[in-house]
Amino acid sequence: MPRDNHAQPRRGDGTVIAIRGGVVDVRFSDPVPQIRELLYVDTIALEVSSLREEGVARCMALAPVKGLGLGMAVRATGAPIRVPVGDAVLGRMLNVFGAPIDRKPAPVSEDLRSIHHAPPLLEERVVRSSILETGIKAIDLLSPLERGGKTGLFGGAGVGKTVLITELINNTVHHHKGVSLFCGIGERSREAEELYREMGEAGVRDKTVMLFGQMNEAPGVRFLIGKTALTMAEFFRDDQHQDVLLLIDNIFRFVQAGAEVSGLMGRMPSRVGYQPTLATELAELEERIASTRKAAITSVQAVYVPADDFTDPAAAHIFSHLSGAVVLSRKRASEGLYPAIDPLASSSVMLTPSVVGQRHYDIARAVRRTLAEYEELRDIIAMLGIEELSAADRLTVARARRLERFLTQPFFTTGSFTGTAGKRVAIADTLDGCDAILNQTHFDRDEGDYYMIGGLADLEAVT
Ligand SMILES: Nc1ncnc2c1ncn2[C@@H]1O[C@H](COP(=O)(O)OP(=O)(O)OP(=O)(O)O)[C@@H](O)[C@H]1O
Repeated sequence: MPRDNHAQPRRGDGTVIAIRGGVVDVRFSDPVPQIRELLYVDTIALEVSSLREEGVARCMALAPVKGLGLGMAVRATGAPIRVPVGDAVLGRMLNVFGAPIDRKPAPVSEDLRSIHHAPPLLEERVVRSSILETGIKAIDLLSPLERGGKTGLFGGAGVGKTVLITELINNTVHHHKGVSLFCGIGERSREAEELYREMGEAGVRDKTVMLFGQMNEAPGVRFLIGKTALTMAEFFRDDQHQDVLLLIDNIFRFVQAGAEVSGLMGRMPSRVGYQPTLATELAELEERIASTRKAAITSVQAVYVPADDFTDPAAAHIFSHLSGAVVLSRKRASEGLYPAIDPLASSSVMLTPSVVGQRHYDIARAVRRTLAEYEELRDIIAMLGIEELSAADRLTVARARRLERFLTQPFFTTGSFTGTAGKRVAIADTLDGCDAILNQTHFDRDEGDYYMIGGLADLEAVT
């Protein structure tokens, strides 16, 4: 649409009357647009968030508002944002409108779907009790991913969330029978570019869709990109009956974008400055990530934890939607124990004998108990030295330190900068390895030998 600042609005069209960052007020003569209707000022898209007095619509800008001026004409489209779905979007890198950001032609789909959709009805939902094996020892052992469930990867800045989610893509997309969807929310664009390249190199791009609303984009875009991803995922689930693996990096940025928009809308902030609508906004998105009789959506979501404070309202609310939590610890990262998974804080509803089997359950419990006992002994060791411990306690420490090291793992995605080739470990090998350590088999080996290996068979390769 050509820029014409002096255009007279048509009947039903509006005029910009206020601009506050990413929030724009538009006055309409009759008829007033609907909530969530898509509007345009020149080429800048706006979405109606609320209707105010005297035909004023308060809108969220979906592009930088530079170039926007008071009095500019606003065109109502009569519809919400609608995006292409289905095979046309596979192998593509798209934005919140389903438009290409991979320099290829726009995906052509006869089916355009509104990004706003209600979650499936309760009677349509199903809960499956099967595991999605990741080949990552610490996750498969202590926090197994639920197929058709939601798992969070929690961690403060720079503890390895993105690395872990990329490794999960590397390890699961190949083995996943359905479609994979990656949704980047509010993270660095460089990571998006790397991921796109890696997907191509791994040969999995043709059954993957990548959606990005990154750091440099308007808060409205970061707020809505998750809904665009869900719309595409729902089509694969409901219309094509395909299982979907949905990876989100980073769901906290969705909450943060909501807070930015809420502030600009003039709403009073709630606890810790978050939007008063935090719980509703998050539920609107999370409740759509559901498995139905038709097919499952399995989702893994990275969750940034501000200032490593797990009581932060955003982290706590996100946690309440999940069936599993993989918690990354700064202490472990600082000790080089990557992936820096905290074995005591990580959990999953799948870790029950009826799902994982009695042996797995018993080994996981024994590993946790040993590591918990070691945690308690740490202070005594720091103050008095290990010599002051009883023989039994010293054995616990020896087991725990070997387990800690055995649960580290070289990743495929970090191979280029760590110089160690990645390893995917079957859960049977992880269980055998932990079992052997708990039973003090191979205890003649130095604890350092267990560091960054795959299964115990790799011990032989360590000289
Ligand atoms: N498994 C790993 N093996 C080796 N190094 C790792 C591993 N995981 C993370 N690191 C190191 O930690 C750094 C930060 O990781 P990453 O970018 O994944 O953190 P993040 O939690 O996503 O951070 P942010 O919150 O800033 O996005 C990496 O660049 C790498 O140096």
